[in-house]
This record gives sequence, C-alpha cells and structure tokens, in this order.
Amino acid sequence: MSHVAVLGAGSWGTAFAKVLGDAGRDVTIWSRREVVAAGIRETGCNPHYFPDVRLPERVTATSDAGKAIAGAEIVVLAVPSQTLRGNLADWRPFLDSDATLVSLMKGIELGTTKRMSEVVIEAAQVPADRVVVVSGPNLAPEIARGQPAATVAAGIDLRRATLVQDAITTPYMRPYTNDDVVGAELGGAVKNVIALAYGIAEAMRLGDNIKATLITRGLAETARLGVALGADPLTFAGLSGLGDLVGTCHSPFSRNRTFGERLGRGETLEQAQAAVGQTAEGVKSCLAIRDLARKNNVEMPITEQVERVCHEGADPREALTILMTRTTKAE
Ligand SMILES: NC(=O)C1=CN([C@@H]2O[C@H](COP(=O)(O)OP(=O)(O)OC[C@H]3O[C@@H](n4cnc5c(N)ncnc54)[C@H](OP(=O)(O)O)[C@@H]3O)[C@@H](O)[C@H]2O)C=CC1
Ligand SMILES: O=C(CO)COP(=O)(O)O
Repeated sequence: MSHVAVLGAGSWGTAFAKVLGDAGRDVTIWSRREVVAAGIRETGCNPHYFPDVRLPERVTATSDAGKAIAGAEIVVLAVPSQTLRGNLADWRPFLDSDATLVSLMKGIELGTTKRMSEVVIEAAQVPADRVVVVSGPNLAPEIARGQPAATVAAGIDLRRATLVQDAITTPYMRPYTNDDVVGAELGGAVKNVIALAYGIAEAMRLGDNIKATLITRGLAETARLGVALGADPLTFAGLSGLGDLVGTCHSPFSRNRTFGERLGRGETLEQAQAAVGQTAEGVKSCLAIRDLARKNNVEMPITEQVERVCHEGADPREALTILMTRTTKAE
C-alpha cells in the first residue's frame, strides 16, 4: 500500500495523520518549519501542537514537500484556507497524475469567494473527481487523544470517497461517504462564522435561548446559501452541517468560538488574533461568505453582523439589536 502525504503540520494535520497511521497507513507530514518536522521525527510527537500525543510509528515528517508527496496515493491538504492557493502553486510539480487530493480546510477564499475544492481544482489543475472533502464535527484535540468521532468524506467520485473513508476508519473514527461536495464545504465554512457569533453571545452572557437561536437560524442561513449554490438541503442536517455546527459552538476547544468570546469581552480583532494564535477560519471567511451570499441574493443576517463586528468595528450589542429588530417573518 502506498503512503499518504499530509501537507500541514498544525492542529488538524497532525491529528489527521494520527488517524491515518492508526488506520494502518504510512504517513509523511509536511511542515513548513523544519524545527517542527525534526521534532516529530525525533520525539514521535508534534512538540508545537500536541506535545503529549504520541504519533504512530508509521508517521514521519519532513519540511521537503516534494519528498512528502512523491508516490503518495492520497495527498491531504491541511493548511489555512487563505494560503492554500499559493501553497498548491509550489506543490503542483510534485503531484502524481492519479493521487486523490483530500481537502480538510473549512473556509471560503477571499476575493474569489471560491470553495476550497474549487481552489484545489484550479490551483493544482486537477479534475473535480480527484478531490475529496473531509468535514464533520472533528475537534482536533479530541481526535488526537483518541476520543470517538464521526465525519464525512464527500466526493463526486464514490471510489475516491471510499478510498479516503477506508484510509481513516479506526475504532475511534467513523467516516461516512457523501456525494454533496458543495453542501459539505458550505456547512464547514459557515459554521465557523456562526461559532464566532455563539462565542460572542457566550461572553456577553446572553443566555441559552439566543445561543440555540444562533445555531438554528445559523443553520437556516447556511442551508439557504447552500441550496442557492446547488447543495442538497438534507446535507445540512448531517454531520458536516448540524453536527459540525453544534460541535464547534459547544466546544471550548473551538478556535472560532474562543475568538468570538474574546470579541464579546471587548477585545479588538488584533488582540483576539494574538491570543488565539491558531487558524480561526471564520474571521476571514465571514467576508467571503457575505460576498458570496450577496452575489447570489441570499440573506445571511448573522454572517452580515459577524462581519461588521470583526471588520467594521461594530459593537456586538448594536449587532444584536439589528438582528433582533429585523422585520418579523414566517420561519
Ligand atoms: N483544528 C481542528 O480541529 C480542525 C480544523 N479544520 C480546518 O483545517 C484547516 C487547518 O487548520 P488547523 O490545522 O487546525 O490550523 P493550525 O493553525 O493549527 O495549523 C495551520 C498549519 O498550516 C501552516 N501554515 C500556516 N501558514 C502557512 C502558509 N502560509 N503556508 C504553508 N503552511 C502554513 C501552519 O504552520 P506553522 O505551525 O508553521 O504556523 C500549520 O502547520 C483549517 O481550514 C481548519 O478550519 C477542520 C477540522 C478540524
Ligand atoms: O472545524 C472544527 C471542528 O469540526 C474546528 O473548529 P475550530 O477551527 O473553531 O477550532
């Protein structure tokens, strides 16, 4: 069996490599920092993200992308959404003509408003059937510690989606296949924006009713956009929709929720960014999702207000008033 390359040695890339290793795959993680790659090789742990989690012996690391990718049957992409296009430009010369490309990112590209699989198809110059999206309620710190989880491997080529499903099936990870790539990606990207709103509400102690409302109406606006873009509405009731939205909003591990809590406590965007450190995709994606919604004449009131709080300096209390005093309507 040929090996798997995981490009990106952050929180999810590392946990995902562990799942692959536990499922019996030989894995090479690529890190942009040699110190991280060397740390993984020498200690068997990722010292910068999960110093207390031992990776399977089948997992190694390098800072040489060509070495990681060479001969890989599956190439997993685990970098921030906004750097992916540039990263792929560097990696394209190494990509095998038949490798399955797995996207772990949960974001929408700024400027182009493209989903991550669209960015992969364009930047890696591969046909759409080679891309599989993995998305679900998958908080990396839990998965790295072997706590049970389920996810979705979505691809238009069922053979490749099943290949990925098999490669990540372990006693603690149960993956399902799905052919709705658009739905899976939108569920993953928009839930980060709703988690920011949830975190703000949490910090402002607005109560459980409004948090439940943010989840429910957040899912409604996610599905509205998804259906406008061709997704199956039922996907939003699944793991990559409701599942991920609930998991992220409830989890203290969520970087997006934590970021929202900081904004809700009155921190500036820069202060929250410095404190959270890791990728909180919703902060940038809220801009791209708002633009995508406007382009498609889809109303996304929560996303609009999250964007105002994050990027226009709006007071969260004023954003709440705007949401609560919108014209009443049927559910
Ligand atoms: N963490 C989670 O629980 C989950 C995350 N995801 C998604 O996975 C994606 C990756 O997230 P995650 O691993 O958590 O993020 P992290 O912030 O933990 O890690 C990001 C990784 O990308 C690297 N990186 C940062 N900038 C660049 C760049 N310009 N070029 C190349 N590599 C870069 C980082 O390197 P360095 O360490 O050197 O900064 C690090 O290895 C996101 O889209 C996220 O939404 C999806 C499901 C679960
Ligand atoms: O996508 C995730 C869980 O499914 C991780 O969420 P955060 O990026 O908010 O930590």
